[in-house]
Amino acid sequence: MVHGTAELLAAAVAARLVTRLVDAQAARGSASLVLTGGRTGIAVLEELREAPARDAVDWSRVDLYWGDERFLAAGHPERNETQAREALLDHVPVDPARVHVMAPSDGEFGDDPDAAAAAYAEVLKAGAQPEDHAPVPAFDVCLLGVGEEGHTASVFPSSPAVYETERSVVAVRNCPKPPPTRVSLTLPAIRSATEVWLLTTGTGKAAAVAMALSGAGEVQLPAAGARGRRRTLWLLDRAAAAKVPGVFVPPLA
Ligand SMILES: O=C1O[C@H](COP(=O)(O)O)[C@@H](O)[C@H](O)[C@H]1O
Repeated sequence: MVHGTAELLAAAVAARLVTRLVDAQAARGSASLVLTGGRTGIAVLEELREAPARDAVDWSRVDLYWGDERFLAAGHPERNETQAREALLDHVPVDPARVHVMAPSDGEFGDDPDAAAAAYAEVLKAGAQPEDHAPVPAFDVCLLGVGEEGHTASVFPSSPAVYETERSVVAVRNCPKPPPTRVSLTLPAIRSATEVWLLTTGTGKAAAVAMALSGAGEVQLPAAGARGRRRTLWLLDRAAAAKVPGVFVPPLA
């Protein structure tokens, strides 16, 4: 789906998210959502905060997870958690027990991202239902950003994380994008989601989007390996869609 500008995209994704969460709650009583960091992901949360329709969601019955986290001290402004709280979570009545954060670098696991990753894998396992048939919940929606070089969550091209097939969460070191140490869901964990929504804006991402939609492999372009069990949605602004072959691009929304 292509929207004219990054602002329109953020507003449209916020509206789409309200509908999806309300539908999930109507069907099952609760909903699960994976949050992403990055400019577009946080802009969507800011739009949600301002949208009157946000109150259609019972936020106390939403399980919130993160696709990745910058491994920094609690409250650090660069943590995806800090940004998500400021953008939305501090403004809606979430149940703190259902806000499943990845541990900070000054938390109970100390400065050990492997321990933080292993602990988060246990959190995911505890949230999975028998019908999910996986040690990871079948998240209703997994929001993801995409980097200019094709990373998604904190799975970077040709990095050890992109080859991971067993673990659901890994520590990531020496990231090309700062900060260098992170904790991330792996591609198999992302593929447990019912729906994966890739949020991408700006000309800098156009080549990565075009490659992902033209059959690039996930080692070279991890975002190409981010797929939902039922649906994979690329939600783009016009600039990010600029190099996508015309056959994939419907008229502007
Ligand atoms: O560092 C990160 O970057 C990506 C993409 O961010 P963007 O600002 O280029 O949209 C994001 O998906 C990831 O969650 C975050 O940790």
